[in-house]
Amino acid sequence: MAEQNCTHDCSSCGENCPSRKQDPASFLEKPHQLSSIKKVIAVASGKGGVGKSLVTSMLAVEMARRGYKTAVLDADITGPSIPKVFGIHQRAYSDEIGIYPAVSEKGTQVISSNMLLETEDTPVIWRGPVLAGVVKQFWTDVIWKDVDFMFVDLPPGTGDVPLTVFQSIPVDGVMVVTTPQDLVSMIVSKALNMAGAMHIPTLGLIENMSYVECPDCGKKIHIFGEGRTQHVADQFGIPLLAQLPIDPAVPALCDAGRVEYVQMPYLQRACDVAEKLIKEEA
Ligand SMILES: Nc1ncnc2c1ncn2[C@@H]1O[C@H](COP(=O)(O)OP(=O)(O)OP(=O)(O)O)[C@@H](O)[C@H]1O
Repeated sequence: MAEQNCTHDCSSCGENCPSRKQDPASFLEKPHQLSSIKKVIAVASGKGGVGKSLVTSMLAVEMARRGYKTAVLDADITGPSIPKVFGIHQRAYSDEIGIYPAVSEKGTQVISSNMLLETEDTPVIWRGPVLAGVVKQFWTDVIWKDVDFMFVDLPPGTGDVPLTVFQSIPVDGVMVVTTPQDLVSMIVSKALNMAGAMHIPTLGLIENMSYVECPDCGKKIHIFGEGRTQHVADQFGIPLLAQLPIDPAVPALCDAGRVEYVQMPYLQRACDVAEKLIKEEA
């Protein structure tokens, strides 16, 4: 937003401009003293099943392909899917110094509630404050080694856990995943309000399951309609960073724990935006 148009109401704006106000009563927690994390990007959605975990994982994968050291903090405590798609099945290791994340085949560091449980299919039946406490510990007690980009997979909606993440972790920006059939306007407005209330910029929208591509002629078929997410992005003044097709190869590779072999060139603009956060600082 141009400075002359600034309303000074950060809760309704996604810009990370110099006049964005800092909260004096910060609840930010310090990471483990042996951790080094340069940038944190949270990935949010309005409801489950829209592909938020896939997008979170793929952002880490793509940034790793660009040569960055990446990490995923799986804050979706009751529906953790990150370790599985990265082919991680071992439990987290800890000692008197801290908790150690698992490292994927290609080097992404991962922590998830699944890695704390007896078995992968043990359900998490913890109440809100416990869930929030676990997420905080993933930040304070885990030793994250030389991370350039940490991506946080938030649970859907605006409950205890996303709030805890935004309050206690210094999130540099939020990306919101939607699908064309979502109530995009309402979801985006809620996400913007929540992030804005915490003075965290919304970096943009990612529309998943936008279309299918005909394998014979390459024509894009917009099964759920077209143009709504772009319209909402324009309305809120935030960029539409990507439109991802429905790709049958994706669930097959994810189920086999091989998300690092998924090809998703459509995420390049989202990665550019993430990369800019580091470059701006250099
Ligand atoms: N673009 C896509 N093409 C094909 N399959 C997809 C695509 N995006 C996601 N999926 C599949 O849809 C399912 C749900 O995706 P995912 O777990 O990422 O959603 P989510 O929003 O994180 O859900 P939840 O909030 O319940 O964890 C997965 O099986 C995933 O592999």
